[in-house]
Amino acid sequence: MLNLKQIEKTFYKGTPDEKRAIDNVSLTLEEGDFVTVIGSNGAGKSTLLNLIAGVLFPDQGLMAVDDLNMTYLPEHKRSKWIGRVFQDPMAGTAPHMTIEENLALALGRTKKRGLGRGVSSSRKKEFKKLLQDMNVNLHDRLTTQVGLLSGGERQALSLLMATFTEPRILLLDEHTAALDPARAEHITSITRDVVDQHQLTTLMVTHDMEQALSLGNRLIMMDEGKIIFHADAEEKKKLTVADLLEAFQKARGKSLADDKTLLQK
Ligand SMILES: Nc1ncnc2c1ncn2[C@@H]1O[C@H](COP(=O)(O)OP(=O)(O)OP(=O)(O)O)[C@@H](O)[C@H]1O
Repeated sequence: MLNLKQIEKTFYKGTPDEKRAIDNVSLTLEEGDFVTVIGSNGAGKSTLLNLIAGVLFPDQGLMAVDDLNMTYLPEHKRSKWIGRVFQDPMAGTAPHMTIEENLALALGRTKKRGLGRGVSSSRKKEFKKLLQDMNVNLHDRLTTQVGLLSGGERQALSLLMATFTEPRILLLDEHTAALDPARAEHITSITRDVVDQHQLTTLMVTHDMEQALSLGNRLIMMDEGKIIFHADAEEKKKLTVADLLEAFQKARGKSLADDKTLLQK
């Protein structure tokens, strides 16, 4: 359903700063796949998500969803198929608007015409129920400005906004990394629930190897713009952090032991 074929992306081409961020990457996600993506700093993980979201276009290669070629489709035109949650709790929501207005906007993105800020009473009920189901204590705060919420609450809301419209692809870009461990754990558990509930096809970047192992059915490891390791569903069930470190060492001839970011919890 998501098809990336021989994708290449180089920044500052032809200059001394030239950087090949994505180097001949091919990846296929089947319906309902949940792929976790790990890799060292600068490996190309965020660039990969940006290419899928249409924030960036590749120099070469093809990106398709359901056989629809989206390689050069602008971000706003593919946003109805793609939900995304960022690392920064401030990103992805409108801070000066209320919770219900933000949810109405998210809904509007998937319709041909936006719904605007107005929220009908039946819509309010629907939003309240969705928030109640998430168990984040936001259901009685529909008219609270989003800028007043804590980081964890905003990430929960962002996750809801990115998923309740059932996008074809969900992109999670280190969405728990800026939270304290308890909140990160809570958002991880909500993530598992919403992805299961809607059977979403998901790609999640994380620096937390335990999280990469505990979520999803497949795992890829990137380094220097390439996918250097891939575990399918059966392999992933048996994987340990030690296996991942060994796989990196084997593929790259160097150790990940110095990469504090990748080893952080
Ligand atoms: N917009 C850009 N302009 C120029 N160079 C970029 C841009 N975005 C990314 N890069 C470079 O491309 C390479 C890959 O970056 P990317 O952010 O995709 O890595 P990453 O795996 O997400 O890293 P991290 O884990 O540190 O966030 C890096 O060398 C980065 O400096």
